[in-house]
Amino acid sequence: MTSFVIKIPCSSANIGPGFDVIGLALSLHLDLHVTVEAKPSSQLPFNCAITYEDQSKSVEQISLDPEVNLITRVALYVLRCHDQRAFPVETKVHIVNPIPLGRGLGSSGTAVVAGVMLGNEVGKLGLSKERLLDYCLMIERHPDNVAASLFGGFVGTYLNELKPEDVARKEIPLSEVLPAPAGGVDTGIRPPAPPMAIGHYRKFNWAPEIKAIAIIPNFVVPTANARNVLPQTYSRADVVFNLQRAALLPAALGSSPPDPDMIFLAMQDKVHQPYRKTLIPGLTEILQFMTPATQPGLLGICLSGAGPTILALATDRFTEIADRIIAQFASNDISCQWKLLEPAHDGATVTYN
Ligand SMILES: Nc1ncnc2c1ncn2[C@@H]1O[C@H](COP(=O)(O)OP(=O)(O)OP(=O)(O)O)[C@@H](O)[C@H]1O
Ligand SMILES: N[C@@H](CCO)C(=O)O
Repeated sequence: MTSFVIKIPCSSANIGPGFDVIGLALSLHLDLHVTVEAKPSSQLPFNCAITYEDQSKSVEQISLDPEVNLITRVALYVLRCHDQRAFPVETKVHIVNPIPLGRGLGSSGTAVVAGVMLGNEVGKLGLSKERLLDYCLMIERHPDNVAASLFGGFVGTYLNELKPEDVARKEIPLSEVLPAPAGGVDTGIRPPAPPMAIGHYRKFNWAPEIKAIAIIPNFVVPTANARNVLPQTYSRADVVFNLQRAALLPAALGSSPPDPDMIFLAMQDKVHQPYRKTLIPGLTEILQFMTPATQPGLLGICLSGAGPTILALATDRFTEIADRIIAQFASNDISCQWKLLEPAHDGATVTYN
């Protein structure tokens, strides 16, 4: 028997102006406890049994069918790109998930990273993390969450300009990458492998004094909905506004001691947050009602990923800051939980028992 644990941090994308570019891995981890037994004890679909421990108090039921569950479906995609049609006999995957689903803490990106790591490990494929990022990007096509969860820390990401034939492969519909479940039947179709080097990342410094407060409202905003409210085109003024701040952000968050006014300014955004206010009651007020001048300890506030979670960066007075944001949500009859998190510098790890 082989057994190992895959650990993947959640992430907060954008950090204000870095829409689809900047990501921060955070200290809330999805764990997969995996065992592979050489002898089958029973006939399992695709040789895989899933158990799921929900520590996130999410209402959504996560499927335990390996053809449907996002993590094992992604693992099967990676395996099938390498002519392995199923998991090795007999794979047991126990998922422990404290990451709230659909709240802006990168739960889907974390699950996709978990899937590629799982496929790589059980298939003994020996793929590098750089290559695993290509597989992630065939599924979650913005790199900010998946690169943060895979590599850890505070990252800037970008997609390469691909050759025309590779662009066509990268833009293959998701339904061909992750085909609809076929009711336990192996269709034998080999899925499209990703082009090489679709995306890249660069780690930035993070000042050790800076902690992340995640204020998590009790409702879901699916990322797809939050992307559908964004415009197709932007004014030059709004693009320049974001470029100016995104260029400052890594230096501002990497400098010790942190400069609160510089960080607050560098976390402003005109590309996604203003449009997402239609999905998150009170968002405009929450992003503006306190500043480092009116709240000691505060450095900056932004929407975490596609929301509805709010990310406040701070050096101290964490409870006070969280309580003030929670009170703002409460004025719109929205209740929240909150967590004090730190950057997760290690990214996704595998530990053999
Ligand atoms: N551990 C998991 N196992 C299986 N499916 C998951 C898991 N985590 C997330 N998902 C799927 O991903 C969906 C949430 O993805 P979505 O992109 O909408 O939000 P998010 O990733 O939490 O937020 P954001 O992308 O804004 O940070 C869930 O509804 C669920 O279907
Ligand atoms: N950059 C993505 C992150 C989603 O988690 C967005 O804001 O839509």
